Amino acid sequence: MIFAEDEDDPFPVDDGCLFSETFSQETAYRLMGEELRITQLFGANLGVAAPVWEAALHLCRFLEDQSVELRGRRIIELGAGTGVLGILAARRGAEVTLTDLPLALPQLQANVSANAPPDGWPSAPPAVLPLRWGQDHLGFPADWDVVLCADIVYLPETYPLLAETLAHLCQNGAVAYLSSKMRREHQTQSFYEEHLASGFDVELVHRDDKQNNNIYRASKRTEQ
Ligand SMILES: C[S@@+](CC[C@H](N)C(=O)[O-])C[C@H]1O[C@@H](n2cnc3c(N)ncnc32)[C@H](O)[C@@H]1O
Repeated sequence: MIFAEDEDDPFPVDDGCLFSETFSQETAYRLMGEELRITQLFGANLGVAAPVWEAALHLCRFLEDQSVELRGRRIIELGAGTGVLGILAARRGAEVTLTDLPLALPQLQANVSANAPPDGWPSAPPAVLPLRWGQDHLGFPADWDVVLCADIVYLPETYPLLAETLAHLCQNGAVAYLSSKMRREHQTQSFYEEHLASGFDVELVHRDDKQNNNIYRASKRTEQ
């Protein structure tokens, strides 16, 4: 397996399986005053969908620090992986749709079920649906309030597809928050500066130098 150049970030350059044995690990997170228990299923061919990536935790903390309003908002998350970010938003009162590749959905659904509050979800239980960038987005509404993305900018061949999906989802004024480890070997910067910037106003709103993680806020430019 080939690893990225940053030793803190054991990200496989090929999108293969991260672990040779199958095991699950439950981790407790306390975020925005909510206690979440997230299971990561390693070695079950989930590849990079299995772990909770740091970028997701950075975005959880950013939304809290900036007091971004979640209650009552219609939120969709792309490439949700374990679902930690979107599940947190749903626990804070958002109406959330979690999406990923079909293979990642059982883990996602299991984490949703495991994190149902005893008194029920404040808005509704998060929906879990397949959404492959550039392929499935036309089956989704275009009137979201917020689109969340954590560590999904790492496959250069998907950048035009991801930009196309975001353009559809954000066409009625949604704000997208995208948190990314800025990997040189994956040309992550080029997604923001070229693919996204061609149709969106993109602003860098947070940077963590130590972990080389950027958070961007993006809104689709309205056509003149
Ligand atoms: C590095 S993981 C990040 C997971 C999660 N957002 C996090 O930060 O913990 C990338 C995610 O993107 C998903 N993904 C990769 N290619 C995709 C595609 N073409 N369409 C939809 N999702 C995709 C993977 O299944 C995986 O869940």
